[in-house]
Amino acid sequence: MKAIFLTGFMGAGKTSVGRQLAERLGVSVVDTDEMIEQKVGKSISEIFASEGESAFRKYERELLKTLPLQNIVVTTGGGMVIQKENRDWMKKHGIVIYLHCEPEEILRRLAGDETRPLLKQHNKQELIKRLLTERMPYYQEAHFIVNTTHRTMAEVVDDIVAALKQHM
Ligand SMILES: Nc1ncnc2c1ncn2[C@@H]1O[C@H](COP(=O)(O)OP(=O)(O)O)[C@@H](O)[C@H]1O
Ligand SMILES: O=C(O)C1=C[C@@H](OP(=O)(O)O)[C@@H](O)[C@H](O)C1
Ligand SMILES: [Mg+2]
Repeated sequence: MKAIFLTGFMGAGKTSVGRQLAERLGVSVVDTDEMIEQKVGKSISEIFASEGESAFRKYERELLKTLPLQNIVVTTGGGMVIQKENRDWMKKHGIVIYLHCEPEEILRRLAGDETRPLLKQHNKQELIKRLLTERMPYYQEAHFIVNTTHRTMAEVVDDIVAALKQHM
């Protein structure tokens, strides 16, 4: 099976759903943020604070090319799609699934979250809407889209498995 790349905004559930999906499919799973944290030896927030966002984007771009391309679920960071090079790589080498979530629900899911440096600002709701709108064309380049709004993680996994069956 080709690599499955889960994309989508912060809070869409990529990391958590990806783990369950991989278990269901009997393949391995990697999270690009976790791999970058391990490689650099700092948390995502620390990387943003000490090296800046562009350094983080470089780590993402470089890491993506080193990942296995068979029998794996790759859960990406929400900004992996910003770089065209990354979108093209994922589309060429794998199956790209965009996990969509409405901004209101993203806000609820991430209300107490302190781990996402891009959302450490006052008007979180406005920021989520603006960033999501800005990135939407990139997310929509996916092979298919699964809506996670008002869906449990188990339902999202079911929907992905169903979509994969149709795709193959
Ligand atoms: N379908 C869902 N329904 C409710 N909560 C969810 C769902 N998917 C994820 N979450 C919760 O939202 C938060 C963000 O999930 P996470 O997997 O880290 O998202 P991402 O990797 O896309 O940023 C976590 O607290 C997770 O438990
Ligand atoms: O959307 C983004 O630009 C980011 C999303 C985060 O990953 P999650 O989508 O898993 O939260 C993480 O990569 C970093 O904080 C930047
Ligand atoms: Mg994640």
